Amino acid sequence: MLTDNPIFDLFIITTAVIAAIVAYFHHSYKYWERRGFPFLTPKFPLGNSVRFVTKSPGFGIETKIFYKDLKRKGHKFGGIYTITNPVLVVVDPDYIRDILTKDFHYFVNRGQYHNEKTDPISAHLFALDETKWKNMRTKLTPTFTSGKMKMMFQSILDLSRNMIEAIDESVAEQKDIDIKQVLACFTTDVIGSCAFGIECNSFKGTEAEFRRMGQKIFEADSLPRMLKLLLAVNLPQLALKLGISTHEKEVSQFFYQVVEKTIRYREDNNYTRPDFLQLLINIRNDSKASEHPFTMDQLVSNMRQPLPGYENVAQVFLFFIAGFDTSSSAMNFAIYELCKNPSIQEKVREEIREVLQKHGGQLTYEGLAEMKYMQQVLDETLRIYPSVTTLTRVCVKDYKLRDTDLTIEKGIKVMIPLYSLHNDPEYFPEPDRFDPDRFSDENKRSMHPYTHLPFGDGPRNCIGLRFGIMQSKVGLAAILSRFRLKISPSTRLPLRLDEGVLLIKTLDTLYINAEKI
Ligand code: HEM
Repeated sequence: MLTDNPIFDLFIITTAVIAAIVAYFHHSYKYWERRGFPFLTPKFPLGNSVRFVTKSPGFGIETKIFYKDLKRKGHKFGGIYTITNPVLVVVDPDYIRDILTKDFHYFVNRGQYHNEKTDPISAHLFALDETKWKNMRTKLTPTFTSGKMKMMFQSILDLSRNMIEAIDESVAEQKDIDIKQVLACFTTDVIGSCAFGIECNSFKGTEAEFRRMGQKIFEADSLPRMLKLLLAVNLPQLALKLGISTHEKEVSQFFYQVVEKTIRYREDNNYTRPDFLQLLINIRNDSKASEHPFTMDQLVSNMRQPLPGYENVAQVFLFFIAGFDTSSSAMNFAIYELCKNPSIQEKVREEIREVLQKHGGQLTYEGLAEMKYMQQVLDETLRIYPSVTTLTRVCVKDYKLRDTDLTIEKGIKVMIPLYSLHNDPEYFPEPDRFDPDRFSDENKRSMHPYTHLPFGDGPRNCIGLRFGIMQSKVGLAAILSRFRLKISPSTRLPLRLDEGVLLIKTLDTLYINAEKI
């Protein structure tokens, strides 16, 4: 007690606390000014963040605003604040190149919250930092070579037949097709098979649990989960101390058990398959074998430990989350644009026909690579609708920005707003117009390569690029070679986008009418 009057004491303490908070915010909001960087003026208490008012923890809407404001003021980069955290937004493609590629060793980390102790499956390649990331990336890179992709091609092709059957049924019953749903079932089957060695049978609904868990990962449906995510993004150090886990126990247990069951099955039946899990098991066997004799029993018992067995679960879990939604979304948007542009749809179909004819009527791995116009369609789709809206990096040692006296300090987060770059009329005139010819060999030569980054770039780019393109091309070729597609009148047009999330998706359902060819 300070005086005899408790109300007066409470008033003094409250005033002092408020004054300290205001002083802290005031000091924090001077960071960019003190360091001589251009900046966007923050507002108490959210800084420049609008995430709280958009209900979701994504960057899409925010970075669009930052990009526009910085460009309007003629800046190549500029400081913003998420609450009180200083973040540098880089809008100039040359600086983006420096950060992602040339001077990558200053920007190795992504700054993604993970907690190996309380939430082991969060410690996956996307989130790992520095040496741990480098070691894991080196181990996993051979998993994604074109040789390995070729091994998985046949499984993807086989699974596309279930999708075609499902579309056939809808055509026979003259029903509208919720194409996003169909594509999500296809990519769930593919990634379930290629990552976990599991038959998900999504079209038959027998492994509906897999789809449910997939959806649950991205949901911020309850207040406690939203708060956890916001804390993890904005105050990661505090979140670590509090042992916050961003995945629900139900989800991590599900994936853990799936992996353990599959390994057990393979052990009991002496069975191997060309999938990511087997490749991880082989990597592990090889590295352990070089240290001391290794048995499958040891691997399974390791998997029961929080670490290092969870390392494998975390990686296949990541392949699942990174692989099924990104590719199904790319195909969904490609089909949307191909329906709006029937002559382009016809041109892709013609290319598919020619390539199939050349390969004896079969879709082959080699034939897929020959579908150059389809690649242009995917490039243009991912330009307008990049699955990931923003790239992030964290500066790991002080870095002087080229041609300036400015230094980015160690620990500062850098944002690269690729959704805005892709839709900037300076680089892509009439950005809303779907025009795959922007990506013809000739036009690509005059394009700044750092204005189109759907898979990121540099040593930390998307490791699953080849796989993502392969499954998208197989899916599109399977559908377009058999059906002519139109948007059903029951679709609300134009489709509204949910840009508030990290992965862009549609708010409206795209219903398709398919006509058998
Ligand atoms: C159309 C499909 C896909 C798109 C558009 C896409 C996009 C991206 C982007 C933009 C990044 C961040 C890159 C950066 O920061 O520079 C990324 C990272 C990553 N992606 Fe993909 N992705 C796709 C499919 C896949 C698939 C199929 C897998 C796995 C099977 C995958 C696994 C990963 C992983 C592991 C990372 C983190 C890499 C690292 O930090 O070293 N992605 N992806």
